[in-house]
Amino acid sequence: MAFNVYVDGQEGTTGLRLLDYLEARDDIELLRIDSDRRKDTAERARLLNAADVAFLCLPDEASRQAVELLDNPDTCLIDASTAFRTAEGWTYGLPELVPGQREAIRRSKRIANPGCHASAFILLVRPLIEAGLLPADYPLSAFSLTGYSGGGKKLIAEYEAAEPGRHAAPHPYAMTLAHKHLPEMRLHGGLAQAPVFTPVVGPFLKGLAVTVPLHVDRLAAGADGAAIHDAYTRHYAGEPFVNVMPLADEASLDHGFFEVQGANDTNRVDLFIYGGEERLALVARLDNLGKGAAGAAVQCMNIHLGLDEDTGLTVG
Ligand SMILES: NC(=O)C1=CN([C@@H]2O[C@H](COP(=O)(O)OP(=O)(O)OC[C@H]3O[C@@H](n4cnc5c(N)ncnc54)[C@H](OP(=O)(O)O)[C@@H]3O)[C@@H](O)[C@H]2O)C=CC1
Ligand SMILES: CC(=O)N[C@@H](CCC(=O)OP(=O)(O)O)C(=O)O
Repeated sequence: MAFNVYVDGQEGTTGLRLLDYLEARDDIELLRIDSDRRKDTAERARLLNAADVAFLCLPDEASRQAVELLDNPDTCLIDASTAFRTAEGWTYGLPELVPGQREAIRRSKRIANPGCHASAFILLVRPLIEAGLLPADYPLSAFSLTGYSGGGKKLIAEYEAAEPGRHAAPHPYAMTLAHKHLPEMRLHGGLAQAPVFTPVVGPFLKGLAVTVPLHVDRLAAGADGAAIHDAYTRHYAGEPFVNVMPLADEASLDHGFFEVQGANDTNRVDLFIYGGEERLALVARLDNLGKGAAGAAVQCMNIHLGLDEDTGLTVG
């Protein structure tokens, strides 16, 4: 029997990528809303309540509204927005977070998908906290280089309609240092305080890499690149979508350059450790629309429904 699946926000950037993943499957019955009724509250309510799994690929306010429209206790919501990522009663949709998270996703009817920058950051940091290599009060910073599809339809339209040269150079943004992913980075990263986080959007559609710089002499005693590599290898053993690259892997660089688009069109996250005895740079690379959004949502759906985790996803 096929599962009924509805995508609220099916014409947005994340919604369209989700449909790419779902359309090819025969274990899914897609419930589609007519395009001209996609903001019709009654029609959305009907479809939300008819679904076994409903994805919310909406702005925060519309996600909150969707939750209010639901009264079928059997419908599982998987929300892509920022609205519920640190909320009581919601399960963070990052199966690789800690042992037990996958089981929590399987049992939950309210799954909050991580933000794209936050996924990469947390996958770098949390295993080090768990392993006792990184003190929870380490004053972390992080920067991210991301494609412009991270800003949804509006930013894509802005980039694609811009005069030549207008967006040729990357733009640092969120310069108030209050990016909306900070609460989930702190909470699910296991940190005492949020990092100083500076994202940069570049002139390419998709692909993201978060870099976390570390001073080795400020880590826990005995912690270094090799110990961090070891902790990642153990933490992510058996994970289908997390790829721990060799320590200080020069082969990952092309003429010395890091390729931020290297995980595009996959649900993969690649983890790198660069540097040496004194300084390290931890880097996580993913497709902001793959593991950073729609891919992660499909992975959570598969776990929740008890299906093979990689069903309908490209493993790179
Ligand atoms: N893009 C990314 O890389 C990521 C995005 N996210 C999050 O996912 C969510 C969706 O983002 P994204 O796909 O980029 O955004 P888009 O702006 O591309 O798409 C949002 C969609 O929601 C629709 N919509 C807006 N209000 C309503 C409403 N009241 N009822 C029904 N539909 C509505 C829009 O309609 P219309 O077509 O009329 O504009 C649009 O199709 C956001 O919360 C975002 O923060 C999370 C991780 C990564
Ligand atoms: C380029 C750009 O604007 N990117 C978005 C990230 C989008 C994302 O991860 O998702 P959520 O919006 O769901 O948190 C930003 O930094 O706000």
